[in-house]
Amino acid sequence: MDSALLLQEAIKARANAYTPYSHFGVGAALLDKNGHVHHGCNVENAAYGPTNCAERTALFRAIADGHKAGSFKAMAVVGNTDGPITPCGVCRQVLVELCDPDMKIIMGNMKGDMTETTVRDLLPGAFGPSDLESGKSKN
Ligand SMILES: O=c1ccn([C@H]2C[C@H](O)[C@@H](CO)O2)c(=O)[nH]1
Ligand SMILES: [Zn+2]
Repeated sequence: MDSALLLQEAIKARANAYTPYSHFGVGAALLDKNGHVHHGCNVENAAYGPTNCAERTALFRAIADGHKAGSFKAMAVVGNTDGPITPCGVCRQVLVELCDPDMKIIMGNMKGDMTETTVRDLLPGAFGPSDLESGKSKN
């Protein structure tokens, strides 16, 4: 599936965004190794903090459905931004945890702008699962 098509899936996912506070809907589409797409949208909360971004919704949904960390092929994200949307810091950390560093991230907006990066480039120098493993042996 090409990037433009996955971005179209993210636009479909955005239609379900629950955003009574920000009114800023975001959609994500996560491509798995079998070519299936997992949709995510942001889900807000009156207490604000529990809000879940579109990216994490898609990832957690796929993991909960039995798909394995590191097995995903690409994620597209879309919001109604001036330029392509960019994932927040919390989502970047979760992407590092659950996705291959080389996994493609496609970012777009509702005007048709689109750009691509990788999980590695979204969070250079990230603290990840391997850091925790190496720390165990030192205590
Ligand atoms: O990449 C992003 C950026 C923001 N949001 C959500 C969080 C919140 O619901 C709203 C405003 O920040 O947009 C996402 O889902 N993904
Ligand atoms: Zn986020």
